[in-house]
Amino acid sequence: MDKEPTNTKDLEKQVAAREAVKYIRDNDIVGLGTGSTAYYAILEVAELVKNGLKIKGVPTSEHTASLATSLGIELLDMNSVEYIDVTIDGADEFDVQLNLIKGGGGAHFREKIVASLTKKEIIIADAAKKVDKLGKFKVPVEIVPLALNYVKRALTKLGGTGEVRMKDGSPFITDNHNVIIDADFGLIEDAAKLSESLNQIEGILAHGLFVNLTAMVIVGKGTEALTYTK
Ligand SMILES: O=C[C@H](O)[C@H](O)[C@H](O)COP(=O)(O)O
Repeated sequence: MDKEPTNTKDLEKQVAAREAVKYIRDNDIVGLGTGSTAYYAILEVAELVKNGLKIKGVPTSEHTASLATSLGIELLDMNSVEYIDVTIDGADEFDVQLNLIKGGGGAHFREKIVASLTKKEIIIADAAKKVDKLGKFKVPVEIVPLALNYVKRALTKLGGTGEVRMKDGSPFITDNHNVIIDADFGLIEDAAKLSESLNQIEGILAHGLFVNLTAMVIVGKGTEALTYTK
């Protein structure tokens, strides 16, 4: 990925990232998101650290951990913290309630744990991620492989259709050694209810619906940052 944005979308991601890092204070524990938008936040955090900011990061994926380490950000394991002050992460979709679909990169399990530990979860996005209703982006569902067919049938009962995510001709394997079904539920009328129903299915490690976990969404629109709160 380029350090400097080469198109409008990436510029908007950088604009949102620059606004989001303003919420980080000295000595904070900072959750570091995953994906092409969170990437810009990690670059900004690294720059601040280079200029003297003292923070420790908690990564949401192996990829983010290596990127952050390579940029000189000191990391903590999520098991070693009781809370995280601020997390900056991306999303695949968000609505006005600040509910999200995440997991386009398959990182949503660790992202959800980090979000749950976080006092201020800030989502950064480009303008195209805002939707009236969640669900055009399929809901990533991370599944322990031996429960795959059971979960597939349970998803069908809930009205969700979907296939195992593939990469280079083989099932995509997450950082937690699981597989993902990208489940299509159509436009989602009640994200909280669907989230609860998915939580009940044994064999699902985590799904990509994030309900009531977000404090703020910052969107880059051109060179401006728009902030959404509840
Ligand atoms: O699993 C990936 C994460 O949930 C990402 O934050 C999400 O997919 C958004 O990614 P991007 O910023 O690349 O659109």
